[in-house]
Amino acid sequence: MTKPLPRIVVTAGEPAGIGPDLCVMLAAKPLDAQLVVVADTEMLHARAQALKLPLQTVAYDANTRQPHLGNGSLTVLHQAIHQPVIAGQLNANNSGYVLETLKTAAAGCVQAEFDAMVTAPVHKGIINDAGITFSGHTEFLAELTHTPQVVMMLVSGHQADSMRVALATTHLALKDVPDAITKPSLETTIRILHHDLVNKFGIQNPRILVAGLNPHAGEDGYLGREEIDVINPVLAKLRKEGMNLIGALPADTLFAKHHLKHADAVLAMYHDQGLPVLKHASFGEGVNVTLGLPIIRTSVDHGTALDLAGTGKIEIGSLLAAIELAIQLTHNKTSSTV
Ligand SMILES: NC(=O)c1ccc[n+]([C@@H]2O[C@H](COP(=O)([O-])OP(=O)(O)OC[C@H]3O[C@@H](n4cnc5c(N)ncnc54)[C@H](O)[C@@H]3O)[C@@H](O)[C@H]2O)c1
Ligand SMILES: N[C@H](C(=O)O)[C@H](O)COP(=O)(O)O
Repeated sequence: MTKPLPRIVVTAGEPAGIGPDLCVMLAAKPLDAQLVVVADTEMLHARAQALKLPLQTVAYDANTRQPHLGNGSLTVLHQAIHQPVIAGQLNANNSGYVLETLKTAAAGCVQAEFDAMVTAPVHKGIINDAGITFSGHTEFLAELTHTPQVVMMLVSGHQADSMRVALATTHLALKDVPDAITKPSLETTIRILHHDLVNKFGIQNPRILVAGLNPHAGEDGYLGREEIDVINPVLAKLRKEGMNLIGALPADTLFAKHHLKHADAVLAMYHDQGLPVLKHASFGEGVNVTLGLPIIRTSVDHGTALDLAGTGKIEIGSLLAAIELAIQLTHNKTSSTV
């Protein structure tokens, strides 16, 4: 049976960053999906001109569903930008536009007009400079979709030997991390991770390695008590339900090959405990996926790279991997096997 053609919406992200460049480059990449880019159309043309890349844009029409051929044409859902854009120069007056593109894409996913959303990078600082509290797409999309808790997971590029690293806390100052890891929050995180690995990624009985918070997982309480007081009791409770959870393991050796070989995912306790390892292994090819949302959302593993915007010296691998994972998750959702 032929698979239905997914319709994937791509947000172009911070206009002064490399998001528009990536979207222009996408025009030359064939994909097994219809792509709809949410951005200001003229801004995309200006970036294409700066990059000396060919670009034709076609206005999005919800009544047509055609594959993205990679012939230089891009389907665009126009979102008007507020101020002129200079590549590499942030402008807080365009932050409202950035968030509007996310709202448009998310609303379209909730209404099933789009099958999934893929996000190019935004700049958290400039959105806050505009007076809007914003810590990341992950938290923003949770709020938009009224989802009380979600989980950030990054996946290294290639499926066969894929490393998946999920986080118990996301964009949080390090000093606030210990208090944010409570028994209820950790239990919910593991339930979401386990549920989505089974139901969205098709992994039966996933084996999850859980990191401790402290050096050497607390060294029996001599280097911190979070493992004894919070993490291990939650793992013990969920193991009784049949979950295959290993830990709390010392984070320094958890990522050694012999451990990872038999793991479907790692749960790290905080952003920079888990992500440097994954980005060291696969930066530029990894994918960020938000688990627990009522919609499918993937993203690139890199930021706005303001230093490279408009230069043509960027890699598109992570965006392509994010779109491919979104397509796969869309098929998994409609397939009876996952
Ligand atoms: N998905 C997202 O929206 C996302 C992800 C990560 C960081 N960010 C945000 O991006 C901003 C800048 O973050 P940063 O400087 O820490 O990280 P960054 O990923 O933008 O840059 C890190 C380094 O990698 C290079 N780089 C990044 N993407 C590249 C690409 N596609 N091709 C070639 N080189 C590339 C940059 O030039 C820089 O040297 C911050 O505001 C951060 O919060 C957003
Ligand atoms: N934590 C992400 C990373 O390091 O790649 C990045 O900040 C993006 O997060 P959101 O998807 O929540 O914007």
